[in-house]
Amino acid sequence: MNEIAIQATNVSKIYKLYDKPIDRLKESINPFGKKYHQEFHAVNDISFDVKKGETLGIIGKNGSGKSTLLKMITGVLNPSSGQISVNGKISALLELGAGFNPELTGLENIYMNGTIMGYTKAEMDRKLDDILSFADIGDFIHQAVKIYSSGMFVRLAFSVAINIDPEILIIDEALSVGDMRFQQKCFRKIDEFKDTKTILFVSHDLSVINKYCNRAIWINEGIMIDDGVPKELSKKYQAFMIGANLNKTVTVQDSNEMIKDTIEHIDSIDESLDVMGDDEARITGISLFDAESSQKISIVEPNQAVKLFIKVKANTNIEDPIIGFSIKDRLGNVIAQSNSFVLEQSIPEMHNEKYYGFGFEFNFPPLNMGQYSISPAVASGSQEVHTQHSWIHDALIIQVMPVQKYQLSGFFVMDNVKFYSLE
Ligand SMILES: Nc1ncnc2c1ncn2[C@@H]1O[C@H](COP(=O)(O)OP(=O)(O)OP(=O)(O)O)[C@@H](O)[C@H]1O
Repeated sequence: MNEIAIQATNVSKIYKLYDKPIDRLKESINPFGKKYHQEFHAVNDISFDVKKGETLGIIGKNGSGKSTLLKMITGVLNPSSGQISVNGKISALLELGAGFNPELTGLENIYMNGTIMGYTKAEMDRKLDDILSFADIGDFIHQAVKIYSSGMFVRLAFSVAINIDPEILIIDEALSVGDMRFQQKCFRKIDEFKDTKTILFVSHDLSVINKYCNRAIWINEGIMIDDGVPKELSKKYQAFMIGANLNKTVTVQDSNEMIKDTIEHIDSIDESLDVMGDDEARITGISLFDAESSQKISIVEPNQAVKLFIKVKANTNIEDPIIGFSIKDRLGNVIAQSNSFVLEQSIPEMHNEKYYGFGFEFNFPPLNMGQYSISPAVASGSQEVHTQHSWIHDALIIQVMPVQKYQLSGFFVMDNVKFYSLE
C-alpha cells in the first residue's frame, strides 16, 4: 500500500511579468524571439512528501507562494517544472468562489461539484441532507450563489468539501471569513478528519497550525525554508517576521545562536531609537536569552525562564548606579518592572568610558499571546531619589507565544484553574 498522499519533486512555478500589456504581443510576434518579460519564481524548486494521514500546515508571509503551491497540487495550475503526484481524491477550499458557478443556485452548485468529483445524482442525493445541515444557510440554498455573502459562501463550500468523502482535504485560509461559531464547527470537523484523512492547511494563524497540524513547512519568497514540528517552526517564523517587520537584524540564525553569559554577546541598540536621560551613562545593548539553552530569543512562552542582558557605557564616573527594565504591552501599558535597587543589589561605581554588562534572570510573566516590548534604563541614586541617565523605550520587541489550546482574551494567561460542579 502506498503511504504517500502527495509528492512534490523540484516543483517551480515561473510567471512571466510584462511591464506593459502590449509587451506580451510584441514578444509573441518578434521574429528574433526577443524577450519582453522578466521571469518571477512564485515557487522555486520545492520538494516534499505528505504521508497519508498527515495534517500539514503551510506557513509563510503574504505572497510567499503558498496558494500557488496548493493550486498546483489541486491541478488548477500546472508547474513550470518539476512533478507533483497525488494519491487520493482531493477536495479543496482555495479562493472564495473557486469551483462554484455564480449563476447557479447553491443546490445546483452542490450537484455540479458532486459530478466533478465523480458522484452520480443518486449518490449526491444521499449526501444532500448532511451538506445542507452543516452549511445551515436556510432558503438561500435556492438562490444564485452570486448573491451570497462571503460567510454564506464559505459555509456552503466547506460543507460540500467535507461531505464528498475526500481522501485529501486542502484548506487555504478559507475558514477565516466564516463567523466564529461556524469556524469552531469546521475545526471540530477537521479534528474528526485528522485521524483518517490527509489535510493540507494554509493559515496565517499560527495557533491554528500548532493545534491542528502534526507537521509544517515554511515557504518564503517561493523557497522552502524549513520543514518540521509546527511549534518549533512557528517560533522561527515569528522570529523572522518580527525581524522582517521591524527591519532589525533578527534572523533565524540569530534566534538559534548559542551564547555564553558575556558582555560581547549583547546586541547593540538600534541607533534610530530615541534615548531619554542626561546621557551620563548610556544603554548600548540589550538581548534576551533562554535561561536553559542560552539561545538568543525574541519569542517566549509565558513563564519561560529567561535572562535579560543589558550593556551600559559610562560617560562619566557614576556612583550608586541602578539598572532596570520595564515590560510594556503594545498599547504602552507598563506590565512589569524590575531593577537592581529593588533587588537589593548594589553596583560598584562605574568609570568614565568603560562598558559594563548586567543580567536579570526571571520567569517571563504569563502574558497573553502578542507583542510586548522591553525598555531598559540606567539611573543612579535610590528608588525614591534618582537621576535618569538613559532610558530607551521599546528597545527590544518580544513575541509571546500562545500556549493554550484556545485563545482567550485578557492580559494574563491563567494556568492551574480548576473547575468543578457543586453538589
Ligand atoms: N497570475 C500571476 N501572475 C504573476 N504573478 C503572480 C500570479 N499569481 C500569483 N503571483 C505572484 O506570485 C507570488 C506568490 O503568490 P501566492 O498567492 O502563491 O502567495 P501566498 O503565499 O498564497 O500569499 P497570501 O498569503 O497573500 O495568500 C506573489 O508575489 C504573487 O504576486
